[in-house]
Amino acid sequence: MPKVLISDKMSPLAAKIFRERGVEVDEITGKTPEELKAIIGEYDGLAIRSSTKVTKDILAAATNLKVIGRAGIGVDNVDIPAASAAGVVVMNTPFGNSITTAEHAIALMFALARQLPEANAQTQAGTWPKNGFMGVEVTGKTLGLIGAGNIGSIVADRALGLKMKVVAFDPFLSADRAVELGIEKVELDQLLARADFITLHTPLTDQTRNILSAENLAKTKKGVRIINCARGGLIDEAALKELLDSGHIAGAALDVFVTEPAKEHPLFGTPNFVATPHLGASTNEAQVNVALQVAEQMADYLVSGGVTNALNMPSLSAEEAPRIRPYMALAERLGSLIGQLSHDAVPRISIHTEGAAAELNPKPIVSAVLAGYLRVHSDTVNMVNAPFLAKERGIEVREVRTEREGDYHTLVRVSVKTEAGERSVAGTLFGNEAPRLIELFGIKVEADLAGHMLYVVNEDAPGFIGRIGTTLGEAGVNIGTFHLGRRAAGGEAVLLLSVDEPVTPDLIAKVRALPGVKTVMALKF
Ligand SMILES: NC(=O)C1=CN([C@@H]2O[C@H](COP(=O)(O)OP(=O)(O)OC[C@H]3O[C@@H](n4cnc5c(N)ncnc54)[C@H](O)[C@@H]3O)[C@@H](O)[C@H]2O)C=CC1
Ligand SMILES: O=C(O)CCC(=O)C(=O)O
Repeated sequence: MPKVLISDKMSPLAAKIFRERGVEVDEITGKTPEELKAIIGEYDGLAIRSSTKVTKDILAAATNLKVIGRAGIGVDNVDIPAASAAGVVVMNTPFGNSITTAEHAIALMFALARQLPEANAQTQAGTWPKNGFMGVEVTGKTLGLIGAGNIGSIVADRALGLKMKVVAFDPFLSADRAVELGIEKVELDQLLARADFITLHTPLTDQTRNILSAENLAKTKKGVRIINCARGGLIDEAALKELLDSGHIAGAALDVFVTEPAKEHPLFGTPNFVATPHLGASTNEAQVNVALQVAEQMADYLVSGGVTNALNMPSLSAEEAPRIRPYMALAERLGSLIGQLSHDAVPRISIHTEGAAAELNPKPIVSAVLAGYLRVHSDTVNMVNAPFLAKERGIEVREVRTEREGDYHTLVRVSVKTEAGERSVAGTLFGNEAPRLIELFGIKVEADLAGHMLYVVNEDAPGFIGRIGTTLGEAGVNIGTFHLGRRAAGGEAVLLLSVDEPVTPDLIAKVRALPGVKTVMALKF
């Protein structure tokens, strides 16, 4: 039974779903990195929010880990390249808390417009400060969105409902989408110059880090109010403090900070500064959504191999999975076959799908070929890290699709470029289910690729089959299946036979000694 650790506070529904889906679950929150390292080796899955930092160091200790599920959106607390290299799928729940976070941004916008936190504090302190809090209306004001993805577009929708004008800077926002959202796409400098309120909704990346730098903050309109419910690090906090103190910026509300938890901060106590402790996603609704989703997604992967919302692997829906899984088995075996038969590093692998195979999502098929090919040299390769490792090794991966059927209704061909030229193997599915080799280096040969196999290339001559049967019989080796193919009568022939036990070096030596044998190899699938 797979076992999952929930290491951050999460709705109890997550644990319930895991158990219902046949996944054992422990909920242990608040561990230090050292404590987490000591226990992570036991688990197949790790479910987190933003507190747990999944570093390279933690991943190195996570010897059984297959999947990390982030109950939320931002995955900047997970070292994704290290997870990919370790073959661990990283998933998030990209929509479950979007509305809640957008609503928090709007709430903070009003908190700034009407100075609600300070007015509340002073009223409850008994000063009745009726004349101390002259606010501003949001109606008719311009809201500048930096990032118009899921959350940004919900914020835009709500702001339009409040009769604001919305301008957005997002290099990936298409003109059509901007029209659909009813917002104006602008350059960053235009946004800075025009916005009365600015709200940030981008991930923290090398491009967005410090997007509101001291220089950019200085370009804002005097009296601007700034809201950040996305990530600390998008705004230069020191410059923000200076411009709040000088009065250039009329207000700022941060839900997120460069260093979290932010228990002390130079901004704390600054007039017109509002802070919340990373509460953007903290509503019952959002936490139920993300907990349910993350548990379902992780259980799908651990129990049946379905992949949803993975950041480092192609998705495979529950509907697609049964159709594509036999192809992945075929692709992995073809990759493994060509890997076992190629002795040198290859600069290029091409994966050609034909007929029914060409109608499928090619990504899982390609990943499976690469996993089969690379696993010949490393036990730790899987579908997640194979594309990453292939890239690291400088292997060019090509994908070709031909929808028209050839001799077979469905076919996958894997070709590698070697010093001797292009070599390829091809296979099909019998009954849309059973993977079968149909061609090996240009020779037609039908074979199951399973278990321990012996691969022999010999000169096609009478008596050879009898001699090989006798050799295996005398060695006490039982033949399971026997498959033959040849280029032309009397030419080069290929023999692939499956045997019940591992092929020993002694048996290989005996077969190699038979007349007419050119190559002998043990294969394992
Ligand atoms: N405070 C909180 O509790 C929460 C914070 N978040 C944060 O909100 C962020 C946004 O979430 P979503 O809208 O769901 O993500 P999303 O991926 O749907 O949207 C992000 C948008 O940022 C844009 N973008 C990327 N690089 C940019 C750049 N250099 N300049 C301008 N725009 C750029 C993208 O094109 C995209 O449209 C997340 O990455 C996460 O860090 C999310 C949920 C809760
Ligand atoms: O889990 C949380 O409370 C934080 C949510 C968040 O920051 C995210 O989903 O990116």
